[in-house]
Amino acid sequence: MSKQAFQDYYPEELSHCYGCGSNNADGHQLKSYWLDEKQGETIARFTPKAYHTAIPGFVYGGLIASLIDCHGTGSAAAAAYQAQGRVIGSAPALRFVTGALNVNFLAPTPMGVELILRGKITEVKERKVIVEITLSADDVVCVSGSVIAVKMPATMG
Ligand SMILES: CCCCCCCCCCCCCCCC(=O)SCCNC(=O)CCNC(=O)[C@H](O)C(C)(C)COP(=O)(O)OP(=O)(O)OC[C@H]1O[C@@H](n2cnc3c(N)ncnc32)[C@H](O)[C@@H]1OP(=O)(O)O
Repeated sequence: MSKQAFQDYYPEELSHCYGCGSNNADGHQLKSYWLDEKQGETIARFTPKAYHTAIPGFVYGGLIASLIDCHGTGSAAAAAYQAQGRVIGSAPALRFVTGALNVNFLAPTPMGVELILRGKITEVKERKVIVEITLSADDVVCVSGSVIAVKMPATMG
């Protein structure tokens, strides 16, 4: 696994995202990495806080959706660099936002354990990357989802 997270390469002016921005002190600051770059597999870990509760003992689904969202967009940026044979983070930056986010809650997600997000890059085009994601707790897949990440429009930055 690489040591530096995809989000560590985001430029300062794009590091305010609530889900993954290192400049957002109130956000989740999610960090995503290659698990297996050749296979297009990525990983992120997150341990919810008590205030991320839905029903006592179980994680709030909105939090889970945002983790899938940011693991997806981060993985998409890394995959786009990989597809172009470029060093991650090199200029001009390849910036992706969420076009579509799909989340399927398969089983209740327990509080008190580290959640593991695994991403699989399934499509890379010039303006679009698709990432399929699972979220596991205690080796049980509780959530599956997908992100369609699309190149950030000029109107956003
Ligand atoms: C590693 C180093 C990185 C360096 C630097 C990185 C910086 C990285 C900053 C990230 C920061 C965090 C990011 C957090 C994730 C948010 O939370 S982002 C905030 C939420 N998202 C938004 O606000 C986006 C709002 N929507 C839009 O701006 C536009 O609708 C979109 C999504 C950009 C699409 O624009 P568009 O012009 O319609 O796109 P277009 O080029 O026509 O479509 C391209 C492809 O995408 C598909 N597509 C477009 N929209 C959709 C959709 N809604 N559903 C399905 N498919 C779609 C099209 O069908 C097309 O597919 P193909 O025909 O090529 O197969």
